[in-house]
Amino acid sequence: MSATLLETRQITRRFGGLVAVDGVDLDVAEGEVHGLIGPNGAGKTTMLNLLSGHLPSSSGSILFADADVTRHAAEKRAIAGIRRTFQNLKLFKELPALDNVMVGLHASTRSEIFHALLRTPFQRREEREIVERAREALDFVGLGPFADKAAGSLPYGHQRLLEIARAFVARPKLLLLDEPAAGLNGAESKALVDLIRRIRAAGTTTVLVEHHMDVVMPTCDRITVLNYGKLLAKGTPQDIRHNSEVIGAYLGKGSALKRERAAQEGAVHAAP
Ligand SMILES: Nc1ncnc2c1ncn2[C@@H]1O[C@H](COP(=O)(O)OP(=O)(O)OP(=O)(O)O)[C@@H](O)[C@H]1O
Repeated sequence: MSATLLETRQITRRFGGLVAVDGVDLDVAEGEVHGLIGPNGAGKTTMLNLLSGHLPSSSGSILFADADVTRHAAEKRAIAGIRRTFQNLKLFKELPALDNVMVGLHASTRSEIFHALLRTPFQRREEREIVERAREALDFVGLGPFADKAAGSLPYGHQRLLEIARAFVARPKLLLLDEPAAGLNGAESKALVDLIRRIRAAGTTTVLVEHHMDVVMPTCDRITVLNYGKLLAKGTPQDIRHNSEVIGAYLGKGSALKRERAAQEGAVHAAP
């Protein structure tokens, strides 16, 4: 069995009287793709924000690579190897795609930026390496030919891939993807499945928040289900697919899981 890379213990986040994440124990094994699913408002994005350090927790703890990172700021967690994408894309729309990816590699401290401005030979070599690595990341997500295009001029699906390239370029230990399939068409979703598998093969562990079961089910090794901020279930895609509590929590809302089941039934009926 793989080692645990990320662990939350009774992690909780309150917004006034609302408990958005309520005492959740999450375990993510090194090397896996771990799905985080649940109905709208279940607390998935809040959970990602807690993991990345974009929100402080109200109580509970977060262990990453055996270190307690509960009180660490997002920048410190990024340096430790936790990178993320955002549900609402946070690209520099006027800048070329390549520059957007380079941002994922540039140091964030003032002193390092100061040294970069001096442009010593070492700095120039480092800059060439940054460009090279950014190009590799663009190629990896299939956006190599668009390196010089302004991010905002790319089709929406490409912008989603660009956001992943920026998070992945530093080869993080843990990649947090917040609804990467939102707004993608069928072909783009299939390409995303392939990309997530290749990210896994490259050795990066992923936590995937997603409503699209056609992306979650074929990519995830294990899934954690949240409902009203609480842990509802955890298990393999097979376990989750047949868990009556999960089906119940989704079916009432005409949810992704229901659509997926309908599609599967359609496929079964259509089979010769
Ligand atoms: N900054 C905030 N201030 C107040 N309430 C918030 C804040 N962020 C989230 N919430 C509330 O916390 C709950 C969980 O929200 P969250 O966005 O984490 O859910 P989600 O599972 O990601 O939903 P969705 O699938 O719709 O993105 C919701 O009731 C939401 O309104």
